[in-house]
Amino acid sequence: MTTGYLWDEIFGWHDTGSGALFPADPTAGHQPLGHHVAHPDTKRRMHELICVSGLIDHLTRIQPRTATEAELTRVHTAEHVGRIRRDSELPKGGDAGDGISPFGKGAYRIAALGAGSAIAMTEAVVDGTVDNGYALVNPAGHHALPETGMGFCIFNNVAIAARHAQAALGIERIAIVDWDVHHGNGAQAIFADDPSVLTVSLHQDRCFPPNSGLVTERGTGAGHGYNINIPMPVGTGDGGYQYAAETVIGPALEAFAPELVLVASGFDPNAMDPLARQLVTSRGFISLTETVMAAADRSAHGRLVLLQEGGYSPVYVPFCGLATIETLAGVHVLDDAILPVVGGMGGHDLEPHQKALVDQVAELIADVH
Ligand SMILES: O=C(CCC1CCCC1)NO
Ligand SMILES: [Zn+2]
Repeated sequence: MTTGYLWDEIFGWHDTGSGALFPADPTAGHQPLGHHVAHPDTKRRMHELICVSGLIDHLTRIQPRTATEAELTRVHTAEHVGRIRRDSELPKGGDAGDGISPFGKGAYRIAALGAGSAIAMTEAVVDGTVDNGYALVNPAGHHALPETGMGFCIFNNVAIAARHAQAALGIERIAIVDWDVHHGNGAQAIFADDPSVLTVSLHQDRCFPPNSGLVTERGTGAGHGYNINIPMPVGTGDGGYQYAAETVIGPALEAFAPELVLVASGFDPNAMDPLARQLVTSRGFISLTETVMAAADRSAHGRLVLLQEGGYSPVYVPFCGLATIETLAGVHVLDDAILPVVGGMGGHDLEPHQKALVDQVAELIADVH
């Protein structure tokens, strides 16, 4: 198994400002903090663990590249792309669009490199340079809509990769699986009326965006039935995530038979994450990865691309990322050193209310062809 890997040091230079979660504002009580929750150090630490553990020696390095404006505007409006480009030239940068997603001067170059890197990894997988791959890009993208960024996202990397695969790589049917703990609202909206792209989001029920990601959101028009939301109850651990993977994600992808599987890979379901309340450990991410690998093997010649989204625990995201990429590559180099702490906590058994939610969603798979 050859697994591609992509990281660029400039992803570690994405400036998320001096606020903790919101920009510092004494009048509102927002105190400055050395590290914004989305500070790139968490992703840099993941990259460094991949290197120091030796996993990097089992991976094929794929070169990043910058997305062209034409590639960005397959998904985004020219106005949004233009505004990000302009505000990125300001001395203090600007905001992606929702007032809580600050970026520094030069952010356009970083975000366009992230989107272009999603394309580069997808090209490497589709042309057979590698069997599957992981692009550790920053900033995240899965909340971004055609006309605006939001939730720390500027450009929707996974949607841009999907549209590129369709427009330039001869791929028609694509499944996007989003296991970031926050709803994958961006891909859901972008592909809402498009039955050629199945979007599946596994997330904490109504965590972010507010009241988004409900089971009833199924897609529109010709795309009805090709959006599946799995809003897991707060406090779900490995058992609930594994059941969701086996009962919904695997069967939905089997029914859809994609030619390419893209994953919005957020590690913020992790048991130590500050921006959600799930209990997932590296075991849960291994189970999810095995599920999408099996799906890709069944219908996509193994073609599978994972793109980094959220994840805010500098302690645990690196180990969850390591375990995920080990699984992609079929190797094991280092045990999860945090698992002895988080793996023994209560909450990892499948609970009846979690099973009921997943079983309810599983009935929707009948609409997927
Ligand atoms: O990880 C994220 C960012 C979520 C935060 C954005 C504002 C509050 C929660 N999205 O996947
Ligand atoms: Zn997230």
